Amino acid sequence: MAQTTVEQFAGELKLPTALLLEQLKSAGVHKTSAEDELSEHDKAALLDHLRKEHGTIAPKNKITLTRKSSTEIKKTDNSGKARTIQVEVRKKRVIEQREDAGLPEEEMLEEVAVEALAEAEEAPVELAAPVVEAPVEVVAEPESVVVEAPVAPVVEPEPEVVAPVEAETPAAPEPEKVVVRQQTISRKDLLGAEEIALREQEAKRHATLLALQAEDKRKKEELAQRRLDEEARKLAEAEAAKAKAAKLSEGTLHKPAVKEGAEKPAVKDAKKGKGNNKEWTDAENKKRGLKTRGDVAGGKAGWRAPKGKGGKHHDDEQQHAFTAPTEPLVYEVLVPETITVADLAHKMSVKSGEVIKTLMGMGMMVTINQVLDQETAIIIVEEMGHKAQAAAPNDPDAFIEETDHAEAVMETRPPVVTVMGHVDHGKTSLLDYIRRSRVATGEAGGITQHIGAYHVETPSGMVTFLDTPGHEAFTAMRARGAKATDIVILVVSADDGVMPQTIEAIHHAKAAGVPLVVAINKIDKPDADPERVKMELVSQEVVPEDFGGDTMFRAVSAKTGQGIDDLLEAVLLQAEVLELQAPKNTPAKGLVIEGRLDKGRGSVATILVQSGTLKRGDMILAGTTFGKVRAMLDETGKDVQEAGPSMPVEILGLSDVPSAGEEVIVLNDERKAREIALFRQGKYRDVKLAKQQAAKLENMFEQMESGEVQTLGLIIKSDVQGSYEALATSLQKLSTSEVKVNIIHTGVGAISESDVNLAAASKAVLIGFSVRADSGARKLIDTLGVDVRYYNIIYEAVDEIKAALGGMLAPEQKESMIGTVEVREVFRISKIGAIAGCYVQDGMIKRNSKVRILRNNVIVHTGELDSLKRFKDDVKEVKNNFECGLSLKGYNDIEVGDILEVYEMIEVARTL
Ligand SMILES: Nc1nc2c(ncn2[C@@H]2O[C@H](COP(=O)(O)OP(=O)(O)OP(=O)(O)O)[C@@H](O)[C@H]2O)c(=O)[nH]1
Repeated sequence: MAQTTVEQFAGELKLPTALLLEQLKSAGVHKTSAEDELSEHDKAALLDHLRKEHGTIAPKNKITLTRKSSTEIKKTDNSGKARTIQVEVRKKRVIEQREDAGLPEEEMLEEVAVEALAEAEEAPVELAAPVVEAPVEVVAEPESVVVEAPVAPVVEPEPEVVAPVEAETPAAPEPEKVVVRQQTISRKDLLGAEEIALREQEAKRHATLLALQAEDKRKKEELAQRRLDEEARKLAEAEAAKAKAAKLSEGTLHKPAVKEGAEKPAVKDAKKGKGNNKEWTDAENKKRGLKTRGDVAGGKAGWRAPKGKGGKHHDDEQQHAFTAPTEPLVYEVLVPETITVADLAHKMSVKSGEVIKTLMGMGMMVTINQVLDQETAIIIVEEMGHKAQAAAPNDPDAFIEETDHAEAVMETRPPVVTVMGHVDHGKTSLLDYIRRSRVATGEAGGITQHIGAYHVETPSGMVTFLDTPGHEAFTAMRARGAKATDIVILVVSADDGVMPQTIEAIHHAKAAGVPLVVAINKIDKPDADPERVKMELVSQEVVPEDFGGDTMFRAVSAKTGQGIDDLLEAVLLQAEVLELQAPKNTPAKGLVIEGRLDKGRGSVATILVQSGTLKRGDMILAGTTFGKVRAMLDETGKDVQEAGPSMPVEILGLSDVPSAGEEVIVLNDERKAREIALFRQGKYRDVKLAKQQAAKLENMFEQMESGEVQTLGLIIKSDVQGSYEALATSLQKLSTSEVKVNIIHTGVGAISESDVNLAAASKAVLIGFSVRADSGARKLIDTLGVDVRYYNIIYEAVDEIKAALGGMLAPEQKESMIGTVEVREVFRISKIGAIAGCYVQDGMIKRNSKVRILRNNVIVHTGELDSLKRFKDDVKEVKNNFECGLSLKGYNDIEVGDILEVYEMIEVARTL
């Protein structure tokens, strides 16, 4: 720079040269003449001096003041690193004093807000427009990324004033870094200034500047935050659009950032008890922003960068949370012995075509109505991913689901009554009297036919009577698993009193859990003694109400009809106590009371409807028979269209004669009914065998262990009363905490059919002490498979029962029937012998089975198989409905039509 002379400088300053010389002199710059040259150093020294003088000497009308301040800003860069940036703000102020003014007229300040830092990509920062008189230099250190922030320059009316100032500013170190030189100076000339006022002013400005800087910093952060928020919001919106009902789980990284106005942080703040401190919130947000960022991209995009990465993941999460379950439903399918393709498909909730397809895949071409066997059906069910369960062979519920009506309305139903009592005590007379007096009154000749059951109307309601008096029939039905009776009327002759069959009847009723109503009959007889009868019954634990018991006693005469209404009243009262109910609006279920073959009408069955309503035209399944109800008659032979609960009716139309005690169900599908009936016929033997297992003493321990049995029922028959009493007492003492010995019935004499039935019905073991079963009972024992044991010495009986209860019975070999085989052809081959071409009717035959040959139900041979073949191949076993060829060891007299009973020897607990 060219040096100026004192005179020139004075000219520039518009000061008299002499004054300038004087000032220079006082500033220590020795200049004597106007021609002396002034160096920059001299000028600076003059300025310094003037500054120091502070008005004490105010030779000059223009003073330039400089000051600098530095602040630190902590900022995060794009890479996420926190950096500390030193910001130094240098300010200059030039104060001019007009020559004609001794005092400063006015001071105009203009300040330039300093934008210390701006991220490279950032738009020009908004700046406040602080007042500053002089240019302000901002140096950012150590970070050198400083960008010039354009500031609209204010009109500068007196550029000449600026010039010297500019001339003086070189003193400020020219930043080697990028320097923002923001110049906006507007001015009005000031005329001098009082130094103190200036300082105050300066202090104020400094404070203002600091405030501005803080404000800027805050704004900047706010802006950055706003941006983050905005982006987060956009992302959240995009995600929300994808999964509408999405509810973002709280506190996840994907939680949308707070919107402007920051409701959520406010809540958060409130929760944390920090109030709505914006700064704090911002800091929090910033922190969170940093955390979520993860800097995987390392660039500007930051946490947004891996576009789709996080987002996708997030989407996935949402999909998991809100899409419908795609897991296929697995049904547990109860597969009956036979089932059609359509029904099987229905049970699995798939289209029939699916089942057909699966079957085709397994090499079976079937139609929709094709009946599949259980084994195939189970394979199909498993193949299609469901669980199959073989239905119990005789479980009607497995076949008939449509009868389970959810909307079934329970209604009170009339009681079903059985009359029991000792021989000749007047059971038939009582039933006849009731029927005569109540049924079909007005009809010529009264009852026209006997149908096994009838119902009577009384002023208090309807009562249904089973017209097969005696406990034998009652128990026989029970032995078949049927429970028809609600109430038992025990008829005791007033002149005869309690007799053995009276006691039996009591035992049978008690074993069945059916309440008694006692009818003391023949009270018309002169030697009738009802009180004695009462006393005798009390000793049998049948206690009348007037003795504090719960059994109703009524004195009646079946001959005169005396007390009969009272008896019916008592029965209805007892029924009320029992709260008998059944649905009426469902397909009927009931019991066969009796069946017979009528010459002209075919199979005729008396059916007791137990629930629902039986209608004419219904397809019914009754045990092993089935058919459509062609005609329905009541006890008077009158046609009826329908019968509700507790109504007995006679029906025509069954394919065969059903047995008493068989269950009747309405099945509105003839094919299904036929299949089940046929199936049951085939399985009858198995069912029977299964039943036989129930009451065996040798099974006792296992049943106890499996929790099936807690009581051992015993029926004891003996030669004399003393023996059974002694035996009963000893056996009862065997009761333990796990099993109770329950003597169901004791009696003198041979074991009768009634005893066998009671044993079967009560799952009891029969003991014959010095007695044997009569012929009828023997047959029934075989049929029902009741366990009968004979003893002659009491301790033997006690020891054995004790051993049975402890599972100590020694094992023994016993037959177990596994199938029946019919001989259809016999080939006699010399050297080899007889080869039978057979058909397995039932169960199966095994190579190592034992066989018993029955010819016209008489055993003609018992032995073993020699060979078993299917076509030409030796096989281990052949199942039912298959043909086979077999030969017997040492037996060649086999004939066409022979039945082979196939059995195995199994080891069971010892029996007698
Ligand atoms: N005096 C009188 N005799 C009666 C009364 N009830 C029944 N009898 C008679 O007692 C006898 C036997 O009557 P039934 O009705 O056959 O007796 P039951 O109990 O059915 O006899 P079984 O069928 O053999 O078991 C008959 O001669 C009846 O006339 C009655 O209330 N008073």
